[in-house]
Amino acid sequence: MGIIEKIAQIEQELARTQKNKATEYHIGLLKGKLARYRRELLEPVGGSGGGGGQGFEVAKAGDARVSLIGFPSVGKSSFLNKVTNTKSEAANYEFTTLTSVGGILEYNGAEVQIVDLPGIIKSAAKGKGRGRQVIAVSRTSDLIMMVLDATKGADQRQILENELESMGIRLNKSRPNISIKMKKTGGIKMNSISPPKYLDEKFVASILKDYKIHNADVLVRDENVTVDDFIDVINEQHISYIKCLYVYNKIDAVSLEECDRLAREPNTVVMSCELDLGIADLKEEIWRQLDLLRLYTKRRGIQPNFGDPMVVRSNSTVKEVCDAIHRDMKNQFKYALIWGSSAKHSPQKCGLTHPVHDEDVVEIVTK
Ligand SMILES: Nc1nc2c(ncn2[C@@H]2O[C@H](COP(=O)(O)OP(=O)(O)OP(=O)(O)O)[C@@H](O)[C@H]2O)c(=O)[nH]1
Ligand SMILES: [K+]
Ligand SMILES: [Mg+2]
Repeated sequence: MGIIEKIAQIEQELARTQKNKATEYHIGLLKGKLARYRRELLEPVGGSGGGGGQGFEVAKAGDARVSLIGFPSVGKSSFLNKVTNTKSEAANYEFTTLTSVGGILEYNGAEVQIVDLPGIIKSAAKGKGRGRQVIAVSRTSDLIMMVLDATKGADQRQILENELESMGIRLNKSRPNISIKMKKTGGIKMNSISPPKYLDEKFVASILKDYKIHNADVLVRDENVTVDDFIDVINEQHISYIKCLYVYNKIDAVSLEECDRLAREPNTVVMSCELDLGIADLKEEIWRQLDLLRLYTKRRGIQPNFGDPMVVRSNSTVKEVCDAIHRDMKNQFKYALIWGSSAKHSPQKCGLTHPVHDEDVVEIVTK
């Protein structure tokens, strides 16, 4: 039996097993197996592959990457054409786009790479269409923009989420607070700050056994972690936690009430590429979700150029600022002078570990 059949078999068994206290254990083991087979499916056979595939992936560019994921003909290419100078063919037939196309959206002095991708269809994760390559590109992005069609059914969002989910992408979720430390002897030990509600040591041990792990210390720091969370942590290298923004396009073709209803879904914005509606708000939301920081670097005695910020990721420190200026900057670094909301007084003299804030002014003093 091939892996796809094995996966189908487990999925069927999961579907017909009633969820209750008595079957909980069995379901957990099935889920563990399912994750293991899916991982095998995604692992490249014979060395090459695993990534976007030959000639498929576009090179990374700009300060952050947003990928456009959606069914065919929802308006992904139309959006790329609207917000960047790159042209990607848009037409009223499905699978117009056959490869990935990158463009740059300039916003608040930052360059955001927007990656247009072929449409994906149900069962993409199992190898239908270009699905697996598309999902592999989305894995490399800072934000997934899920493009949905306002005129289509309510299940489109769920189907796409399931496809991404089964390829190991977790949307708007952070890594579960569990650590697994492999050991040579001693069996499986589980420790926790307060006892987890959905896991116990016996359960954890039998799932690990299926992965041929017989000795490990498991530390659970969050009582709400689930069996699925635990399985994700075992398969850590294959799981990516990525932000997702849901965008309904073609609102020109639905009623005002429907448009209003869609806009109220969580983490959602609505737009019409055709009538140019909602595009400015969407750009602002993308900016907000990317959570980038603009810094103005200056030299001693000279005003910074406020028109040309340096862009770094959120949670950056002076160290990341140095790295962004020059590879060798850290070695010449004496201290930094900072004006702005991260500074206690202006300017504040700071070391490499000082966290910077959006719109800080930074002067690096070298040895
Ligand atoms: N009514 C309406 N039609 C739109 C809108 N945006 C795009 N379209 C139309 O939808 C069709 C598909 O647009 P594309 O941009 O090619 O869609 P896509 O998602 O890139 O499609 P694939 O590359 O085939 O997956 C085209 O005929 C567009 O003119 C919109 O806001 N409203
Ligand atoms: K199309
Ligand atoms: Mg397209």
